[in-house]
Amino acid sequence: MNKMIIKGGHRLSGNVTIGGAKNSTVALIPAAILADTPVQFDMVPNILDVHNLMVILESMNVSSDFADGILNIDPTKIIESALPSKAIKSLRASYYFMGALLGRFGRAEISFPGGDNIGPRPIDQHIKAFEAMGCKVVNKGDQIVITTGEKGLQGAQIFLDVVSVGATINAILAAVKAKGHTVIRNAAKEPEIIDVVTFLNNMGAKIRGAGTDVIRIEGVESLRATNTHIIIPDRIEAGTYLSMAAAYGEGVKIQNVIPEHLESFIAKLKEMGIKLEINEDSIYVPKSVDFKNIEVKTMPYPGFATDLQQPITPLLLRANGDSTIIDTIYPKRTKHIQELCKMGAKIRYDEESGTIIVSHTDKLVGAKITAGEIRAGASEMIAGLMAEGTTVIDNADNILRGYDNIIDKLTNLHAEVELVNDEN
Ligand SMILES: CC(=O)N[C@H]1[C@@H](OP(=O)(O)OP(=O)(O)OC[C@H]2O[C@@H](n3ccc(=O)[nH]c3=O)[C@H](O)[C@@H]2O)O[C@H](CO)[C@@H](O)[C@@H]1O
Ligand SMILES: C=C(OP(=O)(O)O)C(=O)O
Repeated sequence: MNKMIIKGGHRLSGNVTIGGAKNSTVALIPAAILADTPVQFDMVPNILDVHNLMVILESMNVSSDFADGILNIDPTKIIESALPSKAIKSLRASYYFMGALLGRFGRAEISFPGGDNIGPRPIDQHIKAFEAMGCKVVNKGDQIVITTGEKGLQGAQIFLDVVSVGATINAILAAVKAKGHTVIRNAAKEPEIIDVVTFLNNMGAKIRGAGTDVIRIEGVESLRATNTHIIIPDRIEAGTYLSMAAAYGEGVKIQNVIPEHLESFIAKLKEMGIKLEINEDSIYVPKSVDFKNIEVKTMPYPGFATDLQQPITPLLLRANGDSTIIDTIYPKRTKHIQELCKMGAKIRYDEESGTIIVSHTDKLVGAKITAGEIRAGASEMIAGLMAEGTTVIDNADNILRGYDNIIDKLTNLHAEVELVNDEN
């Protein structure tokens, strides 16, 4: 485990380039095992989740190499094998191996996934989709065993009871080589889903409707990669830098952004009075002062992302009055609050209404705190940059799960920040 040590008080300036989207990448890597050829991804973020997924691939005799944002995966010698549960538990998206293994072998055996501790994260909708496609799903202790009958995976009509990114992608991964026609209704519409579908369609899959709430899939026999798939920019990483730059920047340009993926977030920054310069693929955040308080409610895409409610919180501390946040996706995603309060932040959580109330805070001071999960860590990192003195964030691996080359990027923006391995 790493600690992140931040000497606060250096205002940020300069340019930062956003990496490929974590939530695309962690689905694309499992999706790669559906291919009958080697595959190549570009703009792959240098994050812990990618390294852990490569460990899982290795256990199936799938070779991979990763350097300078290019990830090569060769699934042509894949074998069925027990998957390493430590790596599986290190991230949420290991659940995509369920759909991908079903598509490849017609069966999957995998332990329950890990990922961020942000309240209950059931996978009943994933299971419901597999069952609709003719699978039998059995829990054996911590293992989930999914099998298909003699007929193999069958195309099906799937209606998701809740809008779920994971269940939508998992159903697509299973359906892409199933026999016949699958329709997923009440599907999630996140840009990362479109990215995964673009990759699959370029290999010969027949998927229509990604980005809408009805996705139709005609199963195909084989998938073959003929080009490099370039991963879309990470809108959550971009939102984190936007918040950081508005809260404590003196002019920061955020490059490799698709502004349309951040519309709900940008709307809130504008409501606060921040004058953004939005270009085709970059956003400039000028030094900003005098912020209006706002109300935030997280929603499925294109609503305000739950993954950005914590990163926007340090910025809300600078607003002139009380701001409120209601996270309708993960109401218990509140691990950052007590840590930020240790730094002097005025934030409270009203259990009854599920509302986080963020009040104006004149000054933050460095403290020893812990990153309970990735976005809690991101908000604490921003607060550390704004604070007087030194902040030490324990469990910084949670930040490294999803923030590409974070130390280099912050240092480039003139922050004073380092990682120290706990064992040293
Ligand atoms: C790897 C990845 O892409 N992670 C993202 C993905 O997580 P993940 O795919 O796990 O999140 P979902 O979209 O599935 O969850 C949305 C909501 O549906 C509920 N639900 C989900 C599945 C299910 O079977 N049953 C059920 O009740 C969840 O508890 C949650 O309240 O979307 C979340 C919501 O945008 C983001 O915070 C995560 O960053
Ligand atoms: C919740 C998140 O990640 P995961 O689903 O991978 O745990 C996140 O990226 O904010």
